[in-house]
Amino acid sequence: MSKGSIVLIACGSFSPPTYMHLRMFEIARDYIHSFGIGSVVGGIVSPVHDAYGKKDLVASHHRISMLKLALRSSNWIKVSEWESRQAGWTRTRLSLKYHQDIINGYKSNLDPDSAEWLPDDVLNVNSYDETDNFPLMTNGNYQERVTVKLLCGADLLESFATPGLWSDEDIEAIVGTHGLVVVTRAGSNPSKFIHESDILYKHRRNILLVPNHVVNEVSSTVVRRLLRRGESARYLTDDAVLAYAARHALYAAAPEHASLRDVTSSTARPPPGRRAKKTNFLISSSRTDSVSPVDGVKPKLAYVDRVPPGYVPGKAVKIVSDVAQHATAGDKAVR
Ligand SMILES: Nc1ncnc2c1ncn2[C@@H]1O[C@H](COP(=O)(O)OP(=O)(O)OP(=O)(O)O)[C@@H](O)[C@H]1O
Ligand SMILES: NC(=O)c1ccc[n+]([C@@H]2O[C@H](COP(=O)(O)O)[C@@H](O)[C@H]2O)c1
Repeated sequence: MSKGSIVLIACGSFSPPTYMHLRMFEIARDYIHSFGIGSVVGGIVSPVHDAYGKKDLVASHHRISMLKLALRSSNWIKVSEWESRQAGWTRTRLSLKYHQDIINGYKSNLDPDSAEWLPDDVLNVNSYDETDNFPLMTNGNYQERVTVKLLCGADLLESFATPGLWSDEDIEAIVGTHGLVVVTRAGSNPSKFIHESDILYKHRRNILLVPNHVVNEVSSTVVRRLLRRGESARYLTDDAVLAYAARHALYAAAPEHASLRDVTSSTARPPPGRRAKKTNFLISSSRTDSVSPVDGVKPKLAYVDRVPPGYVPGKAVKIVSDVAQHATAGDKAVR
């Protein structure tokens, strides 16, 4: 893994954010520093666009609000709304490149909100005197280029082998140009996975496997399931996130007929002969441009906003508002 200044970026759904999403950053930064691998100057969480269309993906303005609440006490991890503000879904490679180019000053600032996600060290650079030996900038030019690395769990790494999800060129650019920082997750074997993939093996020096010694298997799925059942999800994520989700009825009351389907689809495994071929990636990059790779799911056009009067927990209700209404009704109050 190349040394130097690093910004860690986590791309994902965060529907809702959990403590483990935040822990990933702390674990990775400590590991990088303790092994002298580089200097982590900032962390960015980049929630995916609504058009990604993943199941239970609530509207991005809600996910962003929850992330900001969860990160309100962090002085180095920030939320980037850039992906969510694009016209459609953005490939991860392009998101990494965009953030890296802005940080390094290679791109004029096209994102009016970049001040919200730029690491403080980069934002405050002008207030530093050169005699402070600030590592990033001299006479308006960065001395040392910042590399934006993709921070993820092992399951995201393994999704590289899912047919149709990632293009070879994108994997090559993400791993070769940026680099991966993978926090290991129970049940995964990232070293074996890297060994079995020619592309990943070629760039293995740019993939950092970070052991997580305090295993925490919390996931957004688990939090959603508990909330849907009206059970407590406390201490799996921030209280303020749970209060926000409750206030907006984000994950409550799925239609009853959906529960069995959820269980069967989450436990179903393809028969042994039909497993994804792991060494043979995928598709031409043009097929993934702005079109969500999530299987057969159309972008959501409706959002569940609020429960109607007379709502009975556990009963399916039709509570949707249209997209146009959402565009103007951003939830500023909690930001
Ligand atoms: N318990 C965990 N350990 C390590 N990495 C995790 C964990 N939970 C989430 N991640 C990582 O966080 C990133 C964001 O993932 P995502 O938003 O899909 O979270 P998730 O909790 O896995 O969501 P879902 O349950 O909805 O699939 C991914 O890189 C994922 O691998
Ligand atoms: N080809 C690609 O760039 C590609 C494919 C699939 C998922 N992704 C990203 O990976 C993340 C996955 O998030 P989930 O684990 O919540 O599905 C999202 O940020 C998504 O945009 C990128």
